[in-house]
Amino acid sequence: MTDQTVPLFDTLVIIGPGLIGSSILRRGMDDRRIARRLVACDISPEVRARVAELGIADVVETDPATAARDADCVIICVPVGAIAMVAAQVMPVMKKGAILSEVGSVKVTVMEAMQPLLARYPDIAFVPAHPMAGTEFSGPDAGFATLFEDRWCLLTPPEHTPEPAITRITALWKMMGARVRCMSVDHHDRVCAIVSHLPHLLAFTICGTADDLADETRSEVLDFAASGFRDFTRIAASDPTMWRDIFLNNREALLDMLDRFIADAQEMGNAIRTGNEDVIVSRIQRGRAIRRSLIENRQA
Ligand SMILES: NC(=O)c1ccc[n+]([C@@H]2O[C@H](COP(=O)([O-])OP(=O)(O)OC[C@H]3O[C@@H](n4cnc5c(N)ncnc54)[C@H](O)[C@@H]3O)[C@@H](O)[C@H]2O)c1
Ligand SMILES: O=C(O)C(=O)C[C@]1(C(=O)O)C=C[C@@H](O)C=C1
Repeated sequence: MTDQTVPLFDTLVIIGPGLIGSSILRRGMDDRRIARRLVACDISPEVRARVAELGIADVVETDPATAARDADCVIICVPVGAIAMVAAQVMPVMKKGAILSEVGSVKVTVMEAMQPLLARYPDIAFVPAHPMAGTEFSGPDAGFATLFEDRWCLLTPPEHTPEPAITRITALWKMMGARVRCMSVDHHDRVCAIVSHLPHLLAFTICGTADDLADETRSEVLDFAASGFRDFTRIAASDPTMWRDIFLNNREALLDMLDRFIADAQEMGNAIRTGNEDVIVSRIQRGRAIRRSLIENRQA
């Protein structure tokens, strides 16, 4: 997309304008080269009212089918477990040649649930995307226009998706400041299991473990928590519905990473027990090196 006298999309519809959806809308409002008309639709009346109040969409709709009818692109931004259900509401009314996308954190099960719909509506191009950006906050107030700046957005289009649709979704994410990479759904889910889903599992667990300790210790945890524990509590504050859906939908890859982690943690435990300084120091050095490379890649 180089002709920027014409917006990338005429009508772009966001279903589920929470953290991610409202960030897309805000960016679209700031940069009208993205879409001439921005439409928001949400199942929650409170969210719809708030989106209208914030003025981050040109139109707010209650019914997904009404919202999607004139769309050139619909992006589903709801929890993973509801994505295919929303797709089933919008696909029957979408225009021939329109693009359907979603931003779910898990791809294999979503693609499986989408198969019957993709077979029934072959004229709609499906381009799943996953912005590797977020915060622990949810809802339309949590979004911001620069959320995707310098972050990766992973695309997992099915094999027969028309190339121009992939090019347009790539252009969309680039206009929102992201870097884009295409990969298979299986690879996506394994990568996200280690870089995102396991860290959240550990964060929820360590907070629970601390909370299970005696009352006195627990209050000390809260009173004296230095940044180590505090950093875990930030991601442990994330939305329960979103993370329940992620864990249950990426079950296999996540459990595999958890097994590896447990084995590695046990090795570290053994090194501490036996005073094996080399193992301890080399683990710490690897951690430091990974942090350095994240900083160099502007991802930290
Ligand atoms: N939060 C993150 O850090 C992050 C990052 C990347 C991707 N994601 C993925 O993006 C999606 C949205 O996450 P979020 O953090 O923006 O969530 P959110 O809770 O902030 O927003 C989700 C919105 O979807 C609405 N919704 C739920 N079910 C619906 C339905 N059936 N029809 C219409 N609207 C419905 C909710 O009312 C809410 O407004 C999830 O699939 C999540 O896995 C999240
Ligand atoms: O930064 C955070 O708080 C996030 O949890 C964002 C985060 C992540 O784990 O990196 C969470 C889930 C997404 O699918 C992508 C990004």
